Amino acid sequence: MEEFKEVLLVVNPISGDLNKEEMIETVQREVATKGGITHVFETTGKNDQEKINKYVEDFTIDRILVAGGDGTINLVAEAVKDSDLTIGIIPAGSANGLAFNLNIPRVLKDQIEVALGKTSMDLDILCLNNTICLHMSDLGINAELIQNYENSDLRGKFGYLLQSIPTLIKSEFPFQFSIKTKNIEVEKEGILLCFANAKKYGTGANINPLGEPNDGIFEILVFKKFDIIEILKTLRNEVESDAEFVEVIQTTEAKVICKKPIAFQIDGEFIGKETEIDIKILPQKLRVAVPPSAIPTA
Ligand SMILES: Nc1ncnc2c1ncn2[C@@H]1O[C@H](COP(=O)(O)OP(=O)(O)OP(=O)(O)O)[C@@H](O)[C@H]1O
Repeated sequence: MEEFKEVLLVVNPISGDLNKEEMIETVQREVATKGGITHVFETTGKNDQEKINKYVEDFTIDRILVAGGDGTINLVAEAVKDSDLTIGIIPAGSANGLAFNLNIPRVLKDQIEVALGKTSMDLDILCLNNTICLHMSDLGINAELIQNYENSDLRGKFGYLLQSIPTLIKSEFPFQFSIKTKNIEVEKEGILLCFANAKKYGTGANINPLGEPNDGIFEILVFKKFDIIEILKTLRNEVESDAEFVEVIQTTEAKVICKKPIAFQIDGEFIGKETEIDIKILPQKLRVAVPPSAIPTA
């Protein structure tokens, strides 16, 4: 492990409905054993990015650890993406999709070791209508589900499950998408249009076997039919999905136009209903500490 002078620990106090006191104390202890001090910043949900930038300006921060869900990691990524700081992830959200894709360990001590460790990966960042995305964004039925979940009182996995039935009943699928990249211009119909910088959703569904978070390209996945057998195959990680069910377009930029406004989410946060999405990739833009097992073999 490296030596550190000053570490900033960004904590989302409400994420994942978890008490974070013990985690904070453990991080402080581990950083202290490496001769460093930990500044703890608890997010408030308002102007957090400016406050994180102020810490980086005012102190000589060697590394930023993030304890929260995907939303909190995105917030920190937005704040530091133009610096050469490395981010370390302590998964503490109800959805930890990025951590899952990067093989971040499950035990806190191992997570801290990775987060303060020497191995890192320069992740691509997807930019969708100028909002950053680190792993998965989509238009359609999944974003409708997230919207219904955010409007309900019940958190956690059970909350998602409970919302799936009303979402299916109320959904206006199939949707129409017009997709334009440097090479193609196509019209598609489907239940879900996914923009993927990684392989898996936070639920574990391995929907995009081609996805590498540092290859400078992203995938557009068109899920064409609502087919329960194919969905079960995807959930069981049987990756060779039928081309009738999902179609994959690899690119570095794209524009999507929808006839009607469609629910849109980025990394698990509902953004709104959109008719136009401009997507580009910022290659290898964000340095994140990862375990060696996360580095793709060439
Ligand atoms: N102190 C706070 N009080 C209320 N909301 C906060 C606070 N700090 C951050 N937030 C909000 O938390 C959200 C990010 O949550 P994050 O994705 O990290 O965790 P999560 O547990 O996965 O969230 P969710 O339960 O919504 O899936 C952002 O919308 C942010 O504005």
